[in-house]
Amino acid sequence: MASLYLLLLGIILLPLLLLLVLAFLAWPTPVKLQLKGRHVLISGGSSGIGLAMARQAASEGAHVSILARNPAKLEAAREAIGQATGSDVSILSVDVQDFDSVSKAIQDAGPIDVLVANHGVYFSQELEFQDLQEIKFQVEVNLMGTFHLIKAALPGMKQNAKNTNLPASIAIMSSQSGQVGIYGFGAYSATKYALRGLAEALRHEVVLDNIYVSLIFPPGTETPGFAEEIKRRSEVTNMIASSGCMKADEVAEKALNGIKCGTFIVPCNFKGVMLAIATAGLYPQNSCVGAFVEVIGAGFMRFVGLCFQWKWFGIIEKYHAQRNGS
Ligand SMILES: NC(=O)C1=CN([C@@H]2O[C@H](COP(=O)(O)OP(=O)(O)OC[C@H]3O[C@@H](n4cnc5c(N)ncnc54)[C@H](OP(=O)(O)O)[C@@H]3O)[C@@H](O)[C@H]2O)C=CC1
Ligand SMILES: CCCCCCCCCCCCCCCC(=O)[C@@H](N)CO
Repeated sequence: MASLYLLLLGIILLPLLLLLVLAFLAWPTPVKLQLKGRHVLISGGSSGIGLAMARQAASEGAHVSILARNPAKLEAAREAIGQATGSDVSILSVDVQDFDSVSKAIQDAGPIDVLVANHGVYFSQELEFQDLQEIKFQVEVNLMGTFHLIKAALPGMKQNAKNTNLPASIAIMSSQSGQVGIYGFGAYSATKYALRGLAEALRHEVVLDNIYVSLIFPPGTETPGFAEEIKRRSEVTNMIASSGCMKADEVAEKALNGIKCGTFIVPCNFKGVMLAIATAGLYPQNSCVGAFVEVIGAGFMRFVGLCFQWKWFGIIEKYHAQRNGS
């Protein structure tokens, strides 16, 4: 009987103790960052996820600037957001590959509270067949473009956070392709994995400036860019990556919620939560409950991850056999 009590005590006490330790380790604690009246600048804000974020931020009373290349698409987005929210967004027609233009546009846009580096390009193809040009283009836009934006905005954001004494945020749009590499996404995945390293290091560098960093990991999402990308997908890529598509508005809502809480890792659906646990590594974590789930779930999610890999290798094998058979 006594040992039963001891066992029960252990089952209840040990997790509580762990939670207590994690409450101490999870730092800095979640923040409340309100968008109302703040300046939110979103790259790639003229289409898809960026456009949905721009619309939602505007409807929460933020002053929104959207940055992208095509002026006609920017103008159309401005019109659409104006009609939906009554808010007048500023538009910046810039290619993120060109640092000088990015820098100038950011200067002109004025102090930024929330920077969302969301722009991105993606083309799936086996590495063996993908043009070097297309590989470089994805690196230049997704990775270098993000460096350009952050480099251009950071000094002003630091100063602004100091002046306003309000929390600020830099959000970076990764992808589930930045958590697991799959068939056909070699180049794209590399750019999205790279953003993780950047975000983790940046988190250290701005933590004392009251600037939060969020890294967002959407699954396949219904957007104009996605509609183009799937046309070119190989069958294998399609079978592995077709894990439930989200709507741009749903992803935007998850992303903005993450930003408003200062969450570092922002998954967008259930598989995303599993991926976040499986790949938690040394991510900073500001929620003790989140940390608890990661510590407890790590081993099990490793197992689930291996099950997925087993399934994926099976798909590749089957496809290979079919191709060689026909
Ligand atoms: N849709 C999906 O399935 C997923 C998307 N993501 C990521 O989310 C982000 C947005 O994707 P999504 O909404 O689908 O994309 P879209 O293709 O619908 O929109 C991309 C946006 O980025 C802008 N953009 C592209 N290249 C540049 C450039 N060189 N300089 C400035 N702006 C640029 C585009 O405008 P313009 O062409 O006028 O420059 C457009 O506003 C990307 O980073 C993507 O990798 C992540 C996971 C899944
Ligand atoms: C441990 C549990 C594991 C759970 C497995 C989850 C399955 C992951 C599938 C990855 C799909 C990646 C889609 C990205 C699409 C994208 O980024 C677009 N831009 C391109 O289409």
